Amino acid sequence: MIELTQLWYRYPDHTPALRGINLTVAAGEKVALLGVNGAGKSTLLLHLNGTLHPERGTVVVNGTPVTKQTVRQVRAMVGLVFQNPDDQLFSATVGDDVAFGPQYMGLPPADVTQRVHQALVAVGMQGFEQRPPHRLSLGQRKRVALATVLAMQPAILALDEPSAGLDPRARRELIELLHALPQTMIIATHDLDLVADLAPRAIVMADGQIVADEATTTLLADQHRLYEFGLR
Ligand SMILES: Nc1ncnc2c1ncn2[C@@H]1O[C@H](COP(=O)(O)OP(=O)(O)OP(=O)(O)O)[C@@H](O)[C@H]1O
Repeated sequence: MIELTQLWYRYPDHTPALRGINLTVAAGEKVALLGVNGAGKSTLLLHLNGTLHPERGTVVVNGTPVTKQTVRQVRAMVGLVFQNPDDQLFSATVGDDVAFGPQYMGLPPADVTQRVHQALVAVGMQGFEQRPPHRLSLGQRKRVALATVLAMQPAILALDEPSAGLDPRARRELIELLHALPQTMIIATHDLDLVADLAPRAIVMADGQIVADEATTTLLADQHRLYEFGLR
């Protein structure tokens, strides 16, 4: 479902962020992406939906190479949820924000309405259609941000720090919600409890490289390596 081959990326200011990433994720897998601040997790996620394009190497999602020409197609397959929901929500109402993706896909209005309803039900935010997103709590805004992506019915979800800033109950609800979703998931996070609950496979990045890729239970049982990777 996701295939990254020899992926290299430097930001325009020449900061190296990805250095030879090779990664394959099968359909239906839920994979955690771990690593200290600046390891390259967000940069990797931004390559999955064509927000960034590699300097060298290839990104293939669901059989489609991610290029400037395929971005529209790729965006319908890969739902990227940013760490900060305020980077994702920009409309006057929750309903308009969730409708944006299906409209961008060119769906007829009746289908858009149905997608909006289904996505808001999935995240437990039905009835909030007319509310301004900026007046919602952080946990609610995070749910709506996820709904904006679910409304496109993507095969892949790329989630950046989905539990950051949530209270314990909102966090628990989010984990249950993500558990129930069938999508292939890649989740960048510092939340090892979420990883233990949700992702059977853990990938650790450091300095733009993958330094571990193994069963989450194996990694979390190894205090020495957790410490070495800066994951306490
Ligand atoms: N827009 C940018 N311009 C220049 N350098 C950037 C930019 N965004 C990120 N970087 C740099 O790229 C490297 C990888 O950053 P990235 O945000 O991918 O790490 P991360 O693992 O997601 O970190 P965090 O856990 O803090 O979110 C870091 O050195 C970072 O400073």
